[in-house]
Amino acid sequence: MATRRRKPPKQDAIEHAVKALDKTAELEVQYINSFKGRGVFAKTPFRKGDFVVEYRGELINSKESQRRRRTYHNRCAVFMFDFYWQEKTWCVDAAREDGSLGRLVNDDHKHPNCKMKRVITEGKPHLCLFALKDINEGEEITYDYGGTDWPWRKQEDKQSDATESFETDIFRTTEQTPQRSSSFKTQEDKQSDATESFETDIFRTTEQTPQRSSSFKTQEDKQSDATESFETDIFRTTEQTPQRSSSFKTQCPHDPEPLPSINKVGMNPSLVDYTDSDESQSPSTNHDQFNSSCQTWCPTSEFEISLTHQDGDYIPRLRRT
Ligand SMILES: C[S@@+](CC[C@H](N)C(=O)[O-])C[C@H]1O[C@@H](n2cnc3c(N)ncnc32)[C@H](O)[C@@H]1O
Repeated sequence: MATRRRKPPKQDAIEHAVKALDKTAELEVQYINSFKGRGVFAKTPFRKGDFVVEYRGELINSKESQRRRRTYHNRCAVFMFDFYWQEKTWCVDAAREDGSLGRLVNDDHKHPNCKMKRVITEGKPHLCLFALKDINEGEEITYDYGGTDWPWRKQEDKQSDATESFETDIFRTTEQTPQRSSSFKTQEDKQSDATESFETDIFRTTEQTPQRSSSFKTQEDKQSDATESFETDIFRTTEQTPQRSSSFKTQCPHDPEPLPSINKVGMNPSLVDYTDSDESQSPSTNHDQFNSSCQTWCPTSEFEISLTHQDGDYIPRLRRT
């Protein structure tokens, strides 16, 4: 029986991103518990390297991101994902309950099964999750948010400490050496498809977890495809932005159906500062497609992006329509 050829993950990501589509036949939202809230689960298996889901939301610039952070309640601010692209800070604000799945993917910094990458198409960056390993049906989709001090991690660490000391006691009484599960070991599998080489990035970025300094530089990937660069790992960090008193943080872009639990985590993910060496060398994109009145990206409304070729790089240019 002939096997169906798998669509290249990057192409798959782009196709879903441009149509703002989720893989609803392959993913579903489930309520986990009052601590974690909801999560996204695989309804069908994914293969290592597959595009899984986009972290979709409103692409805004840093000025607007900062403004929103000052006004959002923490439970909304946690959905803001800041990242660097072309020497600027951008943010995907996914606070709005729009039914998209990427915004509901939970953090796992110990053994995530996905990782975040930037995918650029039509001159616009998209944050997409790709499978780090084969994912079984029923498994929760997770990725490493980056950083070190997300509040729930402390809680998890306390729990695992308790479990480990309990396990140690058991081992002592049975005279066995405590073994860590192999799932604690980092993955070193080779990626078969050279165009989707993830592995070096995994180690580089997980070893160099973005720290609090905003000058932290991690990413130096080649931009192989001029129109659709397939970018490297993107992490959120837990750098805290100055907190206003909670009385200021009343605004949300929605007040959706109530969350199963209100997350009182009180943190703001902040930006990951990284420099993509190729990007920094190439002429910077004209970001005029930004609507300066609302500081949001609106390439399809008033502007159309065309590509010109210059010095071996395609540079998005904007043309009013
Ligand atoms: C981007 S949202 C993910 C979706 C969220 N679980 C929900 O139901 O809306 C991030 C929030 O999910 C929760 N979360 C994410 N990863 C978690 C984890 N590993 N353990 C506990 N809570 C987690 C935290 O409350 C965090 O503020």
